[in-house]
Amino acid sequence: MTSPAASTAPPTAAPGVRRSDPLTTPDGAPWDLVVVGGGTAGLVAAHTAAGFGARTLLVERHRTGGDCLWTGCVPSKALLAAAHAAAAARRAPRLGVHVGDVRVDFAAVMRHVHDTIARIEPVDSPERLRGAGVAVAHGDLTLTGPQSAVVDGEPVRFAQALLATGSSPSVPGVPGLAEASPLTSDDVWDLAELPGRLLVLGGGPIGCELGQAFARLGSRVSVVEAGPRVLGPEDAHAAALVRAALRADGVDLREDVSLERVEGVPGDLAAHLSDGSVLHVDRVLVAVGRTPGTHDLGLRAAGVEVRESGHVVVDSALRTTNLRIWAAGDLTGHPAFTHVAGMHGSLAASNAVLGLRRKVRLDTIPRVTYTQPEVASFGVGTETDDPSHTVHRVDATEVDRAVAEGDTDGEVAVVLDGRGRLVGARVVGPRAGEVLAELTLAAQAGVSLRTVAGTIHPYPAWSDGVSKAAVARTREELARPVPATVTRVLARGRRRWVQHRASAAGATPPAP
Ligand SMILES: Cc1cc2nc3c(=O)[nH]c(=O)nc-3n(C[C@H](O)[C@H](O)[C@H](O)COP(=O)(O)OP(=O)(O)OC[C@H]3O[C@@H](n4cnc5c(N)ncnc54)[C@H](O)[C@@H]3O)c2cc1C
Ligand SMILES: NC(=O)c1ccc[n+]([C@@H]2O[C@H](COP(=O)([O-])OP(=O)(O)OC[C@H]3O[C@@H](n4cnc5c(N)ncnc54)[C@H](O)[C@@H]3O)[C@@H](O)[C@H]2O)c1
Repeated sequence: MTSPAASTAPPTAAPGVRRSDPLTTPDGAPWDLVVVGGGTAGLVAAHTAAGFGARTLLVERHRTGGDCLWTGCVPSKALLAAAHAAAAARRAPRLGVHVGDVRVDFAAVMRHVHDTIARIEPVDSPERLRGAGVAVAHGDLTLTGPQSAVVDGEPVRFAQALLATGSSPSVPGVPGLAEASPLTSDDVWDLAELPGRLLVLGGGPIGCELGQAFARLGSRVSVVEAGPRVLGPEDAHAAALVRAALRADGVDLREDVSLERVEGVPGDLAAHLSDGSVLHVDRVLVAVGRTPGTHDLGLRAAGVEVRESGHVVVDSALRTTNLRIWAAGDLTGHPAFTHVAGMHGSLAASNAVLGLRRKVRLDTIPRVTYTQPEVASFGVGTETDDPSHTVHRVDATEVDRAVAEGDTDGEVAVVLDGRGRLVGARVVGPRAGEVLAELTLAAQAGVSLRTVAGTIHPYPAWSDGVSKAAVARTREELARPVPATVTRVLARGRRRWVQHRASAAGATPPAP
């Protein structure tokens, strides 16, 4: 690691970290906080710490922005936008609109993907960090002791550190797979041509989103999922709706089947499956989960324990087993989402710098898979086996907006505990992520569904499903023996009073 002060030609780095700041503070004292990794968790942590006046150094080995910006959320949603546009154009005739043949220009689609990254990149840039008072260094950080590290061989001292080294795609050791040069979410964005035949290994969020995207853009896609159903953590109904949508897009979806071996080279691959069938494809895209970025960090030297899975052990305040070291984001084993990484970064940095013990709350973390239909959930699932839980569902055919747009494959489902508190929800359909947000807030803030029912919802918005579920639940509550008796008594008393007043005035009571 060469600092600009020691060299006339600062080292060039990958896009995202173009020059390095010195690794020492101006007075030679240890950094208040060294943040390792410049993905979402590290960026938010560094901004938070510097905002509180802490002397903060962020070290990034590749490029700031991390997985979300370069290889994750941003490119995948940009690709899906193009894919969903193609699908909308193909489906337009059902609304009486004819657009002729739909032609996909894959090079232009990929330009859109990379333009999207370029437009968002400045927000995550080293310049933005420096503007907020964070020193930024390019290099590989390895811990060497409880309060020391090296960056590419040069020493760094810190009072506290925050690990935010994320995760990378896991690739299973299937015979022949390595020779097939499989794509992963790290490099699929470099494709210059649309693969004619694509095998997607794994039917989780990446497999379903990218499988649908490539199918809609024109690839012949097969998705092979080893588990019993796609989108494992979601309920069977949500999985069934996504399964049907993928098949309608032409995806050859195989569940409960695994890949046993691969033969051949890219462009001519034979994928042998556990059910005896063979798929002939051009490329394989592996999407079977993530490996935490903890193996080469020097965690043992620093006294930071990891679990068997490789995730760092953290307590509820995100402190590791070294009390001076904190962790945030994918490497903790908490749900691997950008919104979790951001929340972690803010919470861990403020705990570290201000000496607080704010705790992570896991029960209201939302997750959204951006297929069509979109699937959004939080908390307890609708297949709960707790007998005290109740589930209320509103099918999308009851949501007028869904009917108007001819998009009724979906539903809103809410899960209540024995005391009537909202403990989970699942929305399937257009804008499911946005629709879920109201329910997540209600659960987080302890707001009852009766309050949601009493809140005016715009008509005919997609959120009508939430409103209807809340109203149905409130009506059910009012139909119970005690409230039903009270309301009947009130109504009877009111009728008598109105009649009495009317006869006392010698007038006919007004029509109700
Ligand atoms: C295809 C795909 C789509 C996704 N879509 C979504 C989505 O729609 N919504 C959502 O919420 N989430 C999504 N995710 C997940 C999301 O991208 C991650 O959860 C999030 O980016 C994790 O952030 P992080 O800061 O923990 O790690 P990362 O973003 O991985 O950042 C870690 C950083 O640490 C650096 N680093 C590692 N080791 C060292 C070291 N020793 N020294 C210095 N630097 C180091 C790395 O270079 C990297 O920049 C998606 C992921 C993928 C792969
Ligand atoms: N919209 C989003 O928020 C979004 C989108 C993409 C990814 N992500 C994040 O990235 C993480 C990683 O995504 P992912 O889809 O790679 O992982 P995942 O672990 O969520 O799903 C992987 C799937 O692959 C299957 N699988 C495992 N080994 C297999 C094998 N050998 N053959 C066939 N199938 C196999 C699993 O049963 C599982 O269904 C997600 O868990 C999520 O946190 C989020």
